[in-house]
Amino acid sequence: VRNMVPNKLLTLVFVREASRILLGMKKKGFGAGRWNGFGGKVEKGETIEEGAKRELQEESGLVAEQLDEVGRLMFEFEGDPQLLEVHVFSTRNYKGTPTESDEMRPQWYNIDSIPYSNMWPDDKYWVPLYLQDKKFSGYFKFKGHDDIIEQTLKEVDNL
Ligand SMILES: Nc1nc(SCCc2ccccc2)c2[nH]cnc2n1
Repeated sequence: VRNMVPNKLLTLVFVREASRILLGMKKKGFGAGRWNGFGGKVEKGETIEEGAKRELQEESGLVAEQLDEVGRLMFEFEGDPQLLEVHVFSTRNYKGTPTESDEMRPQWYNIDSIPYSNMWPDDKYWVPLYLQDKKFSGYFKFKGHDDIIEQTLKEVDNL
């Protein structure tokens, strides 16, 4: 199909405790200046989950003992044929203490005061589902990096 390129596989990991969530301030590159989970590209020869675990450790210093897949998000940016396919994971079972990296500055947030105004604009739609332990699947089409021009989001029983 015209201009079809394979989706770019990305990961996103949230570290969760009873009443707080670990976010990272992205210091450079894609999404710089926004709080987000930890993640990035899946490399050749690793599974998506292995990639998620690797990025978490590289960006936060934490080693996830168990990762659970909680969501799948597709992002399209108007004018760019490359779709981002983001696999979202959660861990409540990890080792280490959050450590700043050259990519990310980690900070704990109470789940009642998540800084949505300083996150990607789609997050305010699906992070609440994650916090209710729901699994979700969504699609968001952007114009630039700030405006959502199309979106779909549903809870799913299985990913
Ligand atoms: N929360 C969120 N995250 C992303 S990209 C996440 C994956 C990623 C990509 C590159 C470096 C690190 C992490 C988004 N894109 C559009 N809306 C979005 N929302």
